[in-house]
Amino acid sequence: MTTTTVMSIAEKVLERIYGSSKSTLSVADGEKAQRHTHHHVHKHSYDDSEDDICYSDEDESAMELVQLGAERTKNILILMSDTGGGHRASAEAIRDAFKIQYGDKYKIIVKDVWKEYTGWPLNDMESSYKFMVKHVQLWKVAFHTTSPKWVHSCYLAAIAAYYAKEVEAGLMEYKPEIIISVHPLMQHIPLWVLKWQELQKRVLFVTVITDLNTCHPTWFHPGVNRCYCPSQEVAKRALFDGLDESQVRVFGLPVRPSFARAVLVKDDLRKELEMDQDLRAVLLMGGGEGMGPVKETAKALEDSLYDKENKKPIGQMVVICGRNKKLASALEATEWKIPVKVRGFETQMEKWMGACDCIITKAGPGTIAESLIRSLPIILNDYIPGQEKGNVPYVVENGAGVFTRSPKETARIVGEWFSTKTDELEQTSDNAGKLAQPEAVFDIVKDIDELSEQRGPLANVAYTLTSSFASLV
Ligand SMILES: CCCCC/C=C\C/C=C\CCCCCCCC(=O)OC[C@H](CO[C@@H]1O[C@H](CO)[C@H](O)[C@H](O)[C@H]1O)OC(=O)CCCCCCC/C=C\C/C=C\CCCCC
Ligand SMILES: O=c1ccn([C@@H]2O[C@H](COP(=O)(O)OP(=O)(O)O)[C@@H](O)[C@H]2O)c(=O)[nH]1
Repeated sequence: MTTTTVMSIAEKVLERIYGSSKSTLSVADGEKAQRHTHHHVHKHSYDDSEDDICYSDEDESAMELVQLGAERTKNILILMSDTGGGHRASAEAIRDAFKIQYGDKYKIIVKDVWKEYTGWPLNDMESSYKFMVKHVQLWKVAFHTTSPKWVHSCYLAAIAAYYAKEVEAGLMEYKPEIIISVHPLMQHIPLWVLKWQELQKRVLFVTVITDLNTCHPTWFHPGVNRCYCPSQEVAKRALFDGLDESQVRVFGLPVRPSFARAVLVKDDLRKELEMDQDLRAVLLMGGGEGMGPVKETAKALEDSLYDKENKKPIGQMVVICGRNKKLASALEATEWKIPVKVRGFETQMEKWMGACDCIITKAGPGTIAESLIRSLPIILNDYIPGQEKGNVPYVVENGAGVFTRSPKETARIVGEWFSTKTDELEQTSDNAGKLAQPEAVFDIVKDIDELSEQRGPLANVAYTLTSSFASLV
C-alpha cells in the first residue's frame, strides 16, 4: 500500500463527509489523515497543551454556556458489539460502576453504533464473526493477516469511506463528552470523525481492552486519551505498538460490580438456585455463544461424576448455554444420572459461579476474569485462535487451572478434584483468587472521571461549538 493509495482513500472519506474534493491532505499512513480543509465555519485555535485553550470571540459566548452548564450531566457513550459476550459484559460493568461511584453525574449509553447506523459488513459483525469462528481456520487467517497496521488501516479507511458520515450521525445522536470503546474495531472511525470535526481535544476518547494477552493490534490507537490494559502483557504490546506510557494504565479487566462487590454465600445460593446442597458442583459453559465442546463434555462428566459401584452421584453439574438455543434444547431433552441444571443465557452469572466449585470453559477473557474473582479452579477446553490463545498460559502458568481439549480428560480431572484430589482443587482455587482483580472496573471509572475533571466544564460545550455537528442533530 503506497502513501498515494492511502491518500486517495482518505480523500474519499473527506469527500463523503464534506462533499468536496478540495481537501488538502498530508498522510503518513492511514492513521494520520490531517485535515486542512476550507470547512472551518467555527474555527478555534488550540495550542499543544490539552488544558490550555486559546479562545476566539465565538468562544466567549460558549464560555457563558460553560458557566451556566458547568454542573450538567455529562454523556458517556460506550461503543461495543455483541461479537461474543465479553464486550457487552465489560460495557455493562463500566456503566454499573459509574452509576455506583458517581450517581447522576454521568449519563451512560451503551451502543453498537455500527449496527444501528451503518450497513454491511459493519451492521452485521455478530453473524460474520460467528461464521468465522465456526470455521476456525478462516478466523485465524483473518486475524493474523489483518494484524499489520497498514492492512487494518486500509480496511478501516475503506469502510470509513462508506460509513463515516453514518457513524458521525450515530455519535451525534448521543452527543457524548466521553467515548469509551470496548471493541477493537471501534477506535479508528470514531477518532477520525472527531478529528475532522476538531472535537478530538474536547471529547475524551478512551479504550478499554477486553483481551488478556494476545490481543489484535487494532485495539491500540495512538489517538486515544487512555488505553486501559487488563494485564502487563497487553500494556507491553500497547507500548510496542506506539502508545505512550502516559496513555497506558493497567488496572485489570472490567468485571461487573455484581461480581466484585456482592457478598455471596454458597449454601444460600444453592438453595436459591435449587441445587443439591451437599454435592460438589461443576459449571460448564462456552462464553456468551455457548461455543466449544460443551455437549461432549457434559456427557463425559455424567460418567465421571457417577459412582457406578454405589449407584450414586459424586457431583452435580450446571450447564450454561448462553445464546446457543440448540445446545440448550438438546441438553434439556437428555436424561441424566447425576443432578444437572441446564440454562440458556443467564443474567446472574455471579450467582451460578458462586454456587459451583470449579468451571469448564473456553478461554474467554470475561469468563476467566469472573471465575478468578469467585476463586474458581478453571479447566480451559478450547480457545479462539488469535485473541484467546494467550489466555491459556495466563491461567495455566499462574496455577489457576489446566488446559485440555479432550472431554474425557476434562471429566477425569473434575472426577478427581471431587474425590481423591480435593487438596489440588483447593490449591488451584487459592491460586485463582490471587489473580483476581475485582476492583479493576472501579479504578478505570475513577481514572476516567479524573481525566474528565481535568478538562473542566469546557467539555460540556463540545457540541455547541461545532456547526457541522450541530446541523446533524
Ligand atoms: C490480506 C488478506 C486479508 C484476509 C482477511 C479478509 C478479510 C477481513 C475480514 C475480516 C476482518 C477480521 C477482523 C480481525 C480483527 C478483529 C480484531 C479482534 O480481535 O476482534 C475480536 C472481535 C471479537 O471479540 C472477541 O470475542 C471473543 C469471544 O468470542 C473474546 O471475547 C475476545 O475477548 C474478544 O476480543 O472480533 C470481531 O469483532 C470481528 C468482527 C468481524 C467483522 C467481520 C466483517 C467481515 C467483512 C468484511 C471485512 C470488513 C471489515 C473488517 C475490518 C478489518 C480491520 C481489521
Ligand atoms: O449465559 C451467559 C453466558 C455468558 N455470559 C457472560 O458473557 C461473557 C462472556 O465473555 P467471554 O470473554 O468469556 O467470552 P465471549 O462470549 O466473548 O466469547 C462473560 O462475562 C459471561 O459471564 C452471561 O452473562 N450469560
